[in-house]
Amino acid sequence: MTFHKSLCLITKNSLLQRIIKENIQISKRWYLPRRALMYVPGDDTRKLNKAFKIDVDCIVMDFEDGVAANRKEVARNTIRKLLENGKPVKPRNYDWAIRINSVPSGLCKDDLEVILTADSVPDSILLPKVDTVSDIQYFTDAVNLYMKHDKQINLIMYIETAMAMINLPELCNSTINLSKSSKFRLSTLIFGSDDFCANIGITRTNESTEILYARQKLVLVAKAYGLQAIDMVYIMYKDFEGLKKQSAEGARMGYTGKQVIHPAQVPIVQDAFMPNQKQIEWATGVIKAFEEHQKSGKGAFNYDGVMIDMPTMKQAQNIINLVKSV
Ligand SMILES: CC(=O)SCCNC(=O)CCNC(=O)[C@H](O)C(C)(C)COP(=O)(O)OP(=O)(O)OC[C@H]1O[C@@H](n2cnc3c(N)ncnc32)[C@H](O)[C@@H]1OP(=O)(O)O
Ligand SMILES: CC(=O)C(=O)O
Ligand SMILES: [Mg+2]
Repeated sequence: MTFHKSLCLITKNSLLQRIIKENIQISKRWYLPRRALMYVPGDDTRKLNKAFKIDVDCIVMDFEDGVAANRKEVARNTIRKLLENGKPVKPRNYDWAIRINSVPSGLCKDDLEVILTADSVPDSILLPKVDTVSDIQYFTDAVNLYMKHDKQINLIMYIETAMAMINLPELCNSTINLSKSSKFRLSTLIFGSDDFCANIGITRTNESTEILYARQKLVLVAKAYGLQAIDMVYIMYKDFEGLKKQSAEGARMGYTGKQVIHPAQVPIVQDAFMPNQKQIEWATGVIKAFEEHQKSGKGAFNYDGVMIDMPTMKQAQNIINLVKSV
């Protein structure tokens, strides 16, 4: 039986439909796929044109660290023109996003004015170097001041300092509360590992064990708040084996995607964050077997020598949700 036929059989079943519906409601926010989130310097028209020809889940037009200090105004003008023309159409939907400058940079408010007063606004705004709740309050006030469109924007928040890592649950809580009186909603956390290392004086290694605690904490808190978690950039952009290894590691840790800086990184990363055929077949089989065992009154059962019960069935469902979302 093909994968799609077996998926249809699964979703026709009523008990499973209920479980799937609950699981989808919980995880809907995670599954606007952002497997690869690709940065494009906002002042570089050649790269911007190229970006829209690439099959990538999320394009981030950058105002921040990919743009030199003396080119910030060029980036603002370039992106403003793009916004006036509306979201470029691509063969499939994607996240049209902008990374603004941080609150402490003093550029954040003017960036938001340029973006939010344009004829069309992006799907997502990425706010870097969030440290404290007052940064989010500042962002909320600026959005409330400038945003006239009847659209909800996704907020993607960077965690890239020691202070942010310590404040993380409080930051998520306060941001979700502040968003209730504004036109944004917190959808995602990003691990800004390069700034994080600079901030706390870490010396990097290929194994990345020196940032393991922070990397795991971010994904843990993100999932506790029902958010997507985007893993760190792999800056050795010509080393594809290393990228593949680090992407698979992030996916195993529960990250939903990874930042990329070069088009050649995109397919490797998108593959790593997409379940493979073996995982899809496993998930399909588990869900089917789970349903059969539920009918015969068994909550836990043996499947290929492994004990399956509700948590594993939910993991199987996560796989199916992801496949259906892309
Ligand atoms: C820690 C952080 O904050 S990460 C985020 C900030 N950093 C960035 O945004 C960096 C983004 N990436 C880049 O600027 C570049 O990829 C670099 C500087 C790393 C390498 O640039 P190049 O030497 O030009 O790469 P290369 O020659 O291999 O590029 C091949 C093609 O891909 C294009 N390209 C490269 N990177 C990108 C990109 N990010 N987006 C779109 N197109 C790109 C190039 O323009 C080139 O196209 P062309 O042949 O039509 O001119
Ligand atoms: C991506 C980014 O901003 C960082 O690693 O610092
Ligand atoms: Mg950074």
